[in-house]
Amino acid sequence: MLVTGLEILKKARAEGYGVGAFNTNNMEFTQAILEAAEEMRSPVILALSEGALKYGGKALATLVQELARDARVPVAVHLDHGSSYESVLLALRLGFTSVMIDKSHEDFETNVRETRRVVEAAHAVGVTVEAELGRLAGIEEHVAVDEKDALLTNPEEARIFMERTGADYLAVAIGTSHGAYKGKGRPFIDHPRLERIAALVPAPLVLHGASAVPPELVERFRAAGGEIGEAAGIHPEDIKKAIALGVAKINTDTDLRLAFTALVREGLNKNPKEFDPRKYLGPAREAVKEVVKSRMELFGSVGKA
Ligand SMILES: O=C(CO)COP(=O)(O)O
Ligand SMILES: O=C[C@H](O)COP(=O)(O)O
Ligand SMILES: [Zn+2]
Ligand SMILES: [Zn+2]
Repeated sequence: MLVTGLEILKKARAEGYGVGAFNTNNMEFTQAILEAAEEMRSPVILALSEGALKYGGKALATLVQELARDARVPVAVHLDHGSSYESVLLALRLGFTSVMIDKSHEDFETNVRETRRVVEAAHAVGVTVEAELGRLAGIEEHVAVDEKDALLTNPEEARIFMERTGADYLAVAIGTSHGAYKGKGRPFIDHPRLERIAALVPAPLVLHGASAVPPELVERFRAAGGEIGEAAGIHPEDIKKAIALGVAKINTDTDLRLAFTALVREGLNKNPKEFDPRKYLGPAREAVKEVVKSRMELFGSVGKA
């Protein structure tokens, strides 16, 4: 069933578990994510970026919503990293139940003003809003405090930001970053900062760039002919700890992309004569589903639907 993002996330923060927001761009990913959620009895968030909407258009939005509505677990259809008021309005018109406005790269006052504007529009039609404060960047554990402060989310600012904007959940910067290269070894995550933010902000917190980039998946991708450098993701224990401290929404895209592409490569390598796409997209869809299930286990959302 289709519900708002807040409906899913409020319960998650209150009960101390995390809910996955998984990016989708097509039918296979959408089915994989929803099948995993149903099998695990887990709530889930389907995230569509502006890039996804550009790629899949109204066809993708319609498909995602139709499948979300039919699902036997609570599902929110979410705009990921909305860059403008106009982009959010488009998502509202397409029937999304959750939107993100990401003005984190603007100055604080602009971020407040633009986020507030989106909150007013979205709330008027019953849709809940994610905002972002701080810069998503990998950071070394030993960098100076003021350098950390310049990049990562400031707890007191976060409190004021949420009060002034009326946003429903907040994406924080605590050392995670997007993509397959999040730092060397085990990327540093600023849990003490997260703890201070959570003490001042009662709203559900959001972790972007949270993929694990599992070594075995990277190896599998490589073994199938894929090229990838020194990939590194967020350690599962660092995710667990973040959830215990107040993170309720965890975004995962890279892990799904890696799994899907590794399996497509394997499928094509195994049988060069094959040109029925279902033969290699089917197993890739299965692989995405398995990754989603293991994320749900890590987040603690299994059985919460
Ligand atoms: O934050 C994300 C989408 O908004 C995805 O992060 P990853 O690149 O770590 O999967
Ligand atoms: O945070 C970004 C997501 O991984 C979506 O990526 P995208 O903009 O390439 O669709
Ligand atoms: Zn951002
Ligand atoms: Zn993101």
